[in-house]
Amino acid sequence: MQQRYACSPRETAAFDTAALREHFLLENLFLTGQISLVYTHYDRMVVGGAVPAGAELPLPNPEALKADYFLERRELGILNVGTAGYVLVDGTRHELGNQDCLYVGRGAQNVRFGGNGARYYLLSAPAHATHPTTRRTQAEATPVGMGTPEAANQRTIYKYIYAEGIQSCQLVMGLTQLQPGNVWNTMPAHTHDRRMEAYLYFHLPEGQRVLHLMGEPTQTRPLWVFNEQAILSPPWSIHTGCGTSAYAFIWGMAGENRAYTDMDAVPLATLQ
Ligand SMILES: O=C(O)C(=O)C[C@H](O)C(=O)CO
Ligand SMILES: [Zn+2]
Repeated sequence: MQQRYACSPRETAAFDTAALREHFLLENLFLTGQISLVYTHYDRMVVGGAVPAGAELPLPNPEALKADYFLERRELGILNVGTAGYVLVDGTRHELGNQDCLYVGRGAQNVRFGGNGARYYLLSAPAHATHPTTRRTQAEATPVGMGTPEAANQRTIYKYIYAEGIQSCQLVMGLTQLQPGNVWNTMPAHTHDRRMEAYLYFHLPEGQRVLHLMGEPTQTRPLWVFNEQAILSPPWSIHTGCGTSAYAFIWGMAGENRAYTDMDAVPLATLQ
């Protein structure tokens, strides 16, 4: 399991392109037949990908966790960005279609990923209590429309794990799909110093890219992102992006609270 240490706003403002990418871009989460995990020091969120490709993949127990098993002190959110598959949690099989979500509560000892064509995005945060393992399909994640075509940011937000949805200790997770012809996400931008955030960009057509913007509102920095790459967004950073076409992304957070609307808006005129 790779490690990513936390960076301060001041040091981040001095990073060149290579350093920005080294600290904040996760490039290779989806490797065929493997589970890839990155341990971040932002709220100790683990970000990962699992691509079973026909053979069942067990969730490993990396040495860095110093645990008897991965979910001994953790909770896990799983979102399938591939074709239909299943996840076995202590022997119980949960079917997960494209863009369905499964929350696995603390204490589950044996988690296995299955399905040929399934591609699972994983977020795991430390947990102090056990909440029930719960599935929420995309159809159950009430869609909320945001943005306008005039601002090129018309999009649909699906919330899965949050204060009014699947219960968790601190994990929050959902998905945003841009409408065709729209390119901006999370604009106007915001911060939430109470929670870190991670973005996984996906459904980006072949040859297209997203220009993700991060940093303090007055010190913004760009990162060019490919399909199925993820970005770590520190609590003090904005997180927004503009694509060369429409795309989707999974957002996930951990930290002080699970209130989706608890954001600090950044007035457009103040961005630099
Ligand atoms: O399109 C958006 O706007 C988002 O999806 C915003 C994220 O959900 C977010 O940043 C939550 O804090
Ligand atoms: Zn946010």
